[in-house]
Amino acid sequence: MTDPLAPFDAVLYVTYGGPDGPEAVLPFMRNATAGRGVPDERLIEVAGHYRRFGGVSPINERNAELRDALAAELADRGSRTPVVIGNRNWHPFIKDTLEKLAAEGASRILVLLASAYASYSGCRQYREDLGVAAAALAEAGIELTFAKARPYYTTPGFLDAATDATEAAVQDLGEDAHIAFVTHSILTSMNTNSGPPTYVEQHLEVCEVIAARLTERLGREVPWDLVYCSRSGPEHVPWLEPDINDHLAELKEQGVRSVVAVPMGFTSDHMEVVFDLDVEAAETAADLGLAYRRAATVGTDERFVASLAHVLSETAAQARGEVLDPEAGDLGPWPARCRPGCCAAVIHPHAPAPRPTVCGAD
Ligand SMILES: CC1=C(CCC(=O)O)c2cc3nc(cc4[nH]c(cc5[nH]c(cc1n2)c(C)c5CCC(=O)O)c(CCC(=O)O)c4C)C(CCC(=O)O)=C3C
Ligand SMILES: [Fe+2]
Repeated sequence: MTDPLAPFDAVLYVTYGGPDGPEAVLPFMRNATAGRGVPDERLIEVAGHYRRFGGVSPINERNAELRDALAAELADRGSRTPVVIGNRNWHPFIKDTLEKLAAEGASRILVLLASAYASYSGCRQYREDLGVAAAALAEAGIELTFAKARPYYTTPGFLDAATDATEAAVQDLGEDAHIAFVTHSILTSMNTNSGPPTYVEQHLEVCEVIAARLTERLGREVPWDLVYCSRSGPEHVPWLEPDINDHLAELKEQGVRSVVAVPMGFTSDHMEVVFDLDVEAAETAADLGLAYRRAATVGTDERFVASLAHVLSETAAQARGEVLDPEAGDLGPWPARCRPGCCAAVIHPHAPAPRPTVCGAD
């Protein structure tokens, strides 16, 4: 039987990265904010969030869990292709992982991005990170080729796992809870440049699917909104709003008594989830006298992991000149290869110069 991921030599899970100890917090924060116009006060504030957790981001452990679950799922499907991690902002860095893979004889890399959605931050910026690393390795005589799996927020495994997590939290609250779907805020200009569909439209597709399923399951209309967390830009630059904390205050004014926060913009419990939602928003809700629950992220839900294996197999089939259809229930279609200018960088005074990319048509 052919390996379902042939002709690729390895799957590279490309993620943001996070500090792995107290000494790593500041250097990590400098990597994360370098040349991006993030004010110093914000850098210091977020460094404090990491320190509160002993300087260790949960992202590292969550990523390792997903890597292992995905490798096991791929093995069940007859693949021997290894799954490895490469990060943008902390060890193991993308370039180091690629160097190691090349030393082991790998040259064809199948990329899986940590974000389920497409935007500059969640897609093109990772493609640039890969492009820069690939260019540096090419200078050293190491030639690699890349293809990436398409955005996977449309997959049945993601939607099913997120729906069940939302339902569980609503049932747990046991009242007529409002749902606040939450994702990472980005600059409004970054949103305009994303997709199409835009970053916001991609999220709304998911909100609508989950809300419609819950309405059916619970036998009542479930009120919901899409709101944002983790804004980091200076005050005068517009970012997506409302912030979850302002939204909670607004709901309270409207007489709402209970709210479920559903972090469907994140695939696992990153710092944004365990601090911004579990600490900060939870405190806001408590101060307002609102009952509050946070729904689980999809994490390593086996349906989600199975869908990831499927989108990877679709990309591999494409590389072999074959077609593997999306799973039934997929909201696609999204191309695996990004079109020219897709999710282009937002030009602002602090924007880094354009960088080379891989996995795209430009
Ligand atoms: C869309 C998006 C995702 C989802 C896609 C994906 O998964 O990649 C994401 C993920 C993450 N963002 C993370 C951390 C940070 N993001 C920052 C800053 C920023 N994020 C942005 C957007 C996004 N970010 C943007 C537009 C900025 C402004 C500066 C810039 O244009 O780059 C900063 C600087 C300080 C601050 O302002 O917060 C930090 C520390 C972590 C790690 C968490 C952990 O350790 O568990 C993760 C997974
Ligand atoms: Fe971020």
